[in-house]
Amino acid sequence: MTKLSVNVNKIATLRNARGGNVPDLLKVARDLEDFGAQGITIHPRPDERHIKYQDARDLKQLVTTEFNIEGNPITKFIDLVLDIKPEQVTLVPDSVDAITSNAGWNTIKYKDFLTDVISTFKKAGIRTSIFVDPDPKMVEGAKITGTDRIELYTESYADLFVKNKEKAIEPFIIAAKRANELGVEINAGHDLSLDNIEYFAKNIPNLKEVSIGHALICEALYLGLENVVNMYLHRLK
Ligand SMILES: CC(=O)[C@@H](O)[C@H](O)COP(=O)(O)O
Ligand SMILES: NCC(=O)COP(=O)(O)O
Repeated sequence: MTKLSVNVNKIATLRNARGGNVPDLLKVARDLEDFGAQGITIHPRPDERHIKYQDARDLKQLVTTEFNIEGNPITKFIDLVLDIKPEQVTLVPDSVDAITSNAGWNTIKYKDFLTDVISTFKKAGIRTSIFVDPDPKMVEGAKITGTDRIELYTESYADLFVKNKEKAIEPFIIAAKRANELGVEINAGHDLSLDNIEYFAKNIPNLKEVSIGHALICEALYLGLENVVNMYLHRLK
């Protein structure tokens, strides 16, 4: 069965908009686990625009499922992850000014760097994953670094799914097949949603985990709106 790890970046975005503690990120994470989430993912960015480094430390104290920290392994990030020791770290090559993650690693070009970072995390007992585009060459490059897993970057799948789901999944099936042959475990994430997740999970053999944030939080907001509007109306009677 594929595990669902909920990315709570958007909860932190909402909280930071007012500078207080609403919504309470820690309570949300705890509740998500109670509701059945099998993991909590965060992606602290260097500018701490949503998840703060302190959030990562606080979450470590309360997450009882799998804690997954994603990010670009700059020194500050490596130190944070080694200090916290989550169950999993996912390396993402995001630039400081990117709105969101927008590319997988070139695992061939950055082979030496990735091998070094992966080995540091593995020595600390942390499972590793490398964010990659659905390209068998990048999967092969990831294998050479010694990583336990890859995370397939699914934005292209989500984009094309609405027009042609068979074509959208094709490169992911090929990349997943190569990963399975090489014994590299598979995670996936980015822009997965209630609309596209079932088809993806059905077609990718041995998909270990998906991390979902943006769509899941938007869907939760929308599915809750009718209920909450009616609760207000009731109090205003
Ligand atoms: C690695 C990845 O795919 C991302 O989706 C990411 O974790 C989301 O980051 P933002 O919430 O900053 O867009
Ligand atoms: N690793 C992907 C992730 O954590 C969430 O991505 P998104 O659902 O916010 O696009």
